[in-house]
Amino acid sequence: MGIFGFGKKKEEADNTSQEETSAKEPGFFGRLGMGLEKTRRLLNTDIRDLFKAEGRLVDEELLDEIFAVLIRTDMGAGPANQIKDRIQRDFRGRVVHTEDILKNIQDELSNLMQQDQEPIKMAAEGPTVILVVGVNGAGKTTSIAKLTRWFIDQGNSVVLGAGDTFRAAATEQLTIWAERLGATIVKGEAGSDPASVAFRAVDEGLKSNADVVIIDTAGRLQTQKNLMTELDKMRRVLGKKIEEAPHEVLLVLDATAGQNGISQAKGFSEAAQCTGIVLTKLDGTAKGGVVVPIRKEFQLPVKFIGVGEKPEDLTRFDPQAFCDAMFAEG
Ligand SMILES: Nc1nc2c(ncn2[C@@H]2O[C@H](COP(=O)(O)OP(=O)(O)OP(=O)(O)O)[C@@H](O)[C@H]2O)c(=O)[nH]1
Repeated sequence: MGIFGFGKKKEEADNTSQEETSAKEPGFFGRLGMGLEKTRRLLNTDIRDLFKAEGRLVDEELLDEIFAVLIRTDMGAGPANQIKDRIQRDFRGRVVHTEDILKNIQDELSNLMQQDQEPIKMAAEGPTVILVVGVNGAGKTTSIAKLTRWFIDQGNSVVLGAGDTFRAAATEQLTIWAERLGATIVKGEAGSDPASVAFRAVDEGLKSNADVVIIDTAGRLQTQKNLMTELDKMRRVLGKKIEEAPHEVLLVLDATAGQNGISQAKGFSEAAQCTGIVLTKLDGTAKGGVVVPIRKEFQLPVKFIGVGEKPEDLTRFDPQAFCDAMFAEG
């Protein structure tokens, strides 16, 4: 069962508290902690290194050094300045210990990451249809495997639509995951119309009374007009089968792609009418602070984060848990 009841029918989700569900999701904090190891090392170790056992005077020099560490997490100059200003306001001219500063940074960072805790929008009845989009190599197929595992773990049945008919390997990869994870898969011939795969996947979802239908799409750029038209067609076809479908359009973003990756995906996200973000590969980078500019640029909730290559390496994004993991000791 997921925290905040993600992935459950709405009325059930509303009745589930965070404490109740976190306790039932084994290894959640452990996985998150391990996944954020690189960012954690940068923040904890590098900031601790600025201090001596007896503490350090908070002066301009220390503030600049802290700013330099924060910037390396890719949070952007604005947020790093905001954190620096708060340290200055609270501690300037005093001798402080590392823990005081770390606590201060953590509080401000968690403020910067706050967002509405929007769960996956589940259909009131019938299957919930999720379209997964993104640029090439962002981790769409892997994220679909992870989402499948996540939904199945919560007792939902899943149908997958192998809508990336452009890349045969994507269908093969998804087929292997479907078999391993216990999901049904609907696929098409290589090069066939992805909209027809989407249509058949929802049809299968309806016939088999599935809880969730997740549809893969080929990686694309906003500039690739025909691929964007193809995405529109997929949406239209889904809407014909189930009026509100797709209930979610998740944009998969690679956390290691940096600011460039963000601007590349931005226009795309608008064109595809995305409803939320899955941020992948956070384990591969010390730039976990990138969540802050991503939230700001896309104006979309980060719904899930990927912290590894295995199907279990996905957690829902919770700003407080994320910040706790970023600063956990050990
Ligand atoms: N370390 C790590 N690797 C990941 C994560 N998510 C995906 N990957 C890896 O990223 C690579 C690309 O992932 P895919 O899922 O194939 O990406 P895709 O977006 O489907 O790719 P295209 O179909 O080419 O557009 C693979 O080697 C994945 O194992 C993650 O959270 N952490």
